[in-house]
Amino acid sequence: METRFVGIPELVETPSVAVVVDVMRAFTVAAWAFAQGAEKIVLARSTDEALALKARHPDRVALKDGPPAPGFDLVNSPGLLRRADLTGRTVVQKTTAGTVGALAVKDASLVLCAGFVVAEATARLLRQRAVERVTFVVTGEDGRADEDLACAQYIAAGATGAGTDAAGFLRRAAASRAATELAEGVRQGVHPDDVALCLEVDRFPFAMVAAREGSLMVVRPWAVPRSQ
Ligand SMILES: O=C(O)[C@H](CS(=O)(=O)O)OP(=O)(O)O
Ligand SMILES: [Mg+2]
Repeated sequence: METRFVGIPELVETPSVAVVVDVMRAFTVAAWAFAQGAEKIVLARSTDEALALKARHPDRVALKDGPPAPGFDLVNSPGLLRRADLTGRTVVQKTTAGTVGALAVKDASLVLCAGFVVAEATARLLRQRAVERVTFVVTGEDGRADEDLACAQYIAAGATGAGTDAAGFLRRAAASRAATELAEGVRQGVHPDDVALCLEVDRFPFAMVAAREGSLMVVRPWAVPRSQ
């Protein structure tokens, strides 16, 4: 399997298969939303679009990063979201990096959204599909966010069969700028457990597939059987 690691600004052409990585915190939050029963997540291009989607469908759960904001139901925090009952709900998510990265590869034939919490399921799906070439989109800091790069490299090692210990990758993520800023209260809409929750390897058994549904980009959980 050929792998490459790019930031969002480097996405000049549509890859065939993309794994969009946002450890802190968009896709850790997405995984928790599914664990809490959400049916699907609509990725919004802007806060205005998120609010418009919510206005059109008031039963949807609107979520954005940053501090709590009028019109939004939740913030982009796994610690704050993990006790919400989202059974059967549609979540609308808008964040700074993760959702932007997934929308940037919306025309790829396969788009997986990932973080450490779904690392092995994501790698397994790539193996099962016998994917030849994967573009890992390192969403944070224009491709330099080490929590996202470390996670992407860990998933790549799993996908290529060169299984490896997660410890070193997790150490890098724990020392990243995002982790430090979340821990020090520089970022807003944060629960004290957020960093630890973002560093839970394989907390969930599913991968997350994003695909176009009409004019929207929609993420759904994807069971990846172990036996195949
Ligand atoms: O919510 C997050 O962690 C970030 C936004 S910020 O860096 O905290 O301002 O968004 P994400 O797209 O999840 O990286
Ligand atoms: Mg991030």
